[in-house]
Amino acid sequence: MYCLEAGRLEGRFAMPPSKPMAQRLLLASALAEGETVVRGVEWSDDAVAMLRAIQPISVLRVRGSDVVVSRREPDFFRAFSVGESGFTLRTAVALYAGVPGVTAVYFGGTLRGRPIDDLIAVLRKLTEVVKLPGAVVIRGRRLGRFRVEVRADVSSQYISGLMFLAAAGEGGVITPVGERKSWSFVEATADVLRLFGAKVELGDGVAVDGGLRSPGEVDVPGDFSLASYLAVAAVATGGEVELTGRLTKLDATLVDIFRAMGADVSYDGHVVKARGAFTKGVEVDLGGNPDLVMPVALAAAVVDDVSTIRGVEHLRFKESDRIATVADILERLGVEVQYRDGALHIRGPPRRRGVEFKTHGDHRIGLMALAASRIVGGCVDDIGPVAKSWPSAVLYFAAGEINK
Ligand SMILES: O=C(O)C1=C[C@@H](OP(=O)(O)O)[C@@H](O)[C@H](O)C1
Ligand SMILES: C=C(OP(=O)(O)O)C(=O)O
Repeated sequence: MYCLEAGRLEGRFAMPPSKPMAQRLLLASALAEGETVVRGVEWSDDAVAMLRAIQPISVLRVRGSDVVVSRREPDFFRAFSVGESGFTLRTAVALYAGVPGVTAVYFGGTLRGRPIDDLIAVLRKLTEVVKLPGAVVIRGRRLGRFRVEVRADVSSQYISGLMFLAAAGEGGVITPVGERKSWSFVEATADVLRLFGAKVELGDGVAVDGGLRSPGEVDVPGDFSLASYLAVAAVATGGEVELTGRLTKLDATLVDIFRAMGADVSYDGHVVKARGAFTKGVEVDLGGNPDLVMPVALAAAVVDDVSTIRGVEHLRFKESDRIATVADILERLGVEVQYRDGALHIRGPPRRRGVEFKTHGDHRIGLMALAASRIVGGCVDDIGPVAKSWPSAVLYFAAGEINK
């Protein structure tokens, strides 16, 4: 058990680098002509997973938190593990379908129970793919321009993976089928591919034409989906934090949501400042970015009002079934929570102190539990999963003291 006393959280902290943007920038760099310097990568398990995935097609040089990436003639046989990174698994499996040779992509832990079959079924129309327990083996071949349909209501990473496959080859058109979940991540993929010179159109279909070229040096922006747990803990404990870093489009909406909940939150292009108090419930649809559900749910938990977070159906496909595990954290706090019709209905405030929380093997649930522990006093059973996205988080939560 890792225990924290309740108390004001204050200080100035650097946001961790954006995990989704770091992964996309590294992958695009490995496919691009010319050398790219990706600046400011945190050595999270998922960032390292992406480095392992691109190693067979690129030369990598590491200088502190910067990675210098250049494309090379691909190895014919490649085998690597993506650990528990869903994005790396789905993009690597798709991408290597278009690289002549044979690839074994191993995966483990919580990723063993997460969906991949719909993507494999689509790739089997293009080449041979075998799913083994704990690995996917792909025979890659040079593909012409392709046209496929893929489910959009399970994981947007199927679409992102196929977009990288198209960009690395002769292009392609991907038609999303069903409700478009986590769509902001498809837009993030489009933005990164465009930065590397691809043509991407997001309409009824997703049309990608590649020929990627390095933009030179790129800075990884900040990750407010992660750093926001510090903001929630600060606001909920009467403290104040400054979180330095550039927001991505993915997370910017969180500033508006916290404001709508009464908190005093500002962003000037460099720093997010958060203080005041959460005073009002909120009604919001987070189907476009499910990673924001956990910080919003925790903010909602401290308010004596009803909040409704819609569009959360696909949270059950994450590192844990997050519909159940978010509810578990809230119930342990003594907060009322119900899941109905794809929405979480939450009514605070917490009625318990000195709570024991469970991480359920999930980094974002671990972060939610750390922040909740800081708010009401409590213990977290396992902080190991936090290293998936933000290993240094635990130092930040240990105390404002580290910052003095
Ligand atoms: O593309 C990405 O980088 C991600 C997409 C989302 O997953 P789904 O598209 O599977 O919902 C998100 O939850 C995940 O943390 C990162
Ligand atoms: C679901 C996540 O990532 P991935 O799908 O890449 O494992 C996450 O970071 O919460």
